[in-house]
Amino acid sequence: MAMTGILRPGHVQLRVLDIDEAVTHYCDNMGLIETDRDDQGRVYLKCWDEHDKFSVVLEPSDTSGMNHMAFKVRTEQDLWRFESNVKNFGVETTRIPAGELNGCGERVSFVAPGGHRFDLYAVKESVGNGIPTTNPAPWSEDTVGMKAIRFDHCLLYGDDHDEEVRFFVEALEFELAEQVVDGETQIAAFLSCSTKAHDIAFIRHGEPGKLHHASFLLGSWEQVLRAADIISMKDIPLDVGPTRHGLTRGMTIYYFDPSGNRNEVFAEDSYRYPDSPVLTWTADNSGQAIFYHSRTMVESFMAVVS
Ligand SMILES: O=C/C=C/C=C(\O)C(=O)O
Ligand SMILES: [Fe+2]
Repeated sequence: MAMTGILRPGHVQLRVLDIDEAVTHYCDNMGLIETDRDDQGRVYLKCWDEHDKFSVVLEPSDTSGMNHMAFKVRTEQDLWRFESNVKNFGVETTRIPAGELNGCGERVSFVAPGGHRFDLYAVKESVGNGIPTTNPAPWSEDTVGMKAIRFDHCLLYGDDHDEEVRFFVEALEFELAEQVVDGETQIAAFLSCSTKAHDIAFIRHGEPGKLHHASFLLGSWEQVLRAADIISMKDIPLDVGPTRHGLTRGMTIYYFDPSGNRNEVFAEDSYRYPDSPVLTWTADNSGQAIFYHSRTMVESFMAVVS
C-alpha cells in the first residue's frame, strides 16, 4: 500500500523516577531488551521483534511522563519534506544532531499544538531481532515476561485537541481511523499512518502535553491473559482489564510502571486501508466504546495521566 512517508512509531522517551526499578519493570516484567546506556543516564530498550536499536528510552527524572515520541520516516527526503510541512502549518522546528540519542540519526523536533513534543528521524542503527533474516524462526527463544513484540502507539491528552489532530492530518499525513464525538465536538481521535487501527491517539483535555499510556503489542488474547497473570504475580499496579475495546477492537490490559506511567499491552483485532470508512462512537455510548464488555467508564482510567 502507499504508506505515507511516516513509517511507524519509532520510539518513546519516558521520564522515570528510579532508573533501576524502571529497567526491571520494562525488561523483566514486559520482556524488553536493554541495548545501551548513555552518559546522561538514559537507558535504551527494544522489544524482541524490533530490528532498530531502541523503541523506548528511559530518562532519569524527578517527574513521570513523556519527554517525546518519535516517528521513523522512510527516507531523508521525507524528513525534510515533513520539516517544511510542519513549518508551513505554523509550528516551529529544531534539528537535533545525529548521535544525540545513541544510534539515532538526525531528528526534526517540534511541539505539536496539544503540547506534546514529537521528533521525526529517517535513520536508526539496526541491531536485528535475534533471528536470522534468512530462514527465520517464528519467535525468539530469548524473551521473558510478557514478551512484548513491538512498541505500538501512545494515547496522549492535550489541550488544543482540534489543532493537534488537524496538525497530524495536514502536516504529518495521518488518517483519522476512529473517533468519539459528543455532538459537534470530537472527544477522541485515533489516527493511523499504516494499516493499523491507530499509530497515535489523542483525547481532548484541559492540560497540555500529557501521557495517558504507552502501548505494546502482544501476539494473542491468550498472551494478554498471561500478562494479567504476570501483573498479579509481580504485584504490578493494575489499572483496567483484561478486556476488549470497542474502539479499535483491541484486547487489552492497562497497568502502571513504577513511576506511575500507564502502560498497555494488547492484541490487535482490526485493520484499515486508506479507503476504509472512519468509525465513529458517540459520547452517550463511550462506556462501550472504551470497555466493550463492562460498558462502563472507569473514572481513574480517564483521570490519571502523567
Ligand atoms: O479512552 C481511551 C481509549 C483507549 C483505547 C486504546 O488504548 C487502544 O485502542 O489502544
Ligand atoms: Fe491504547
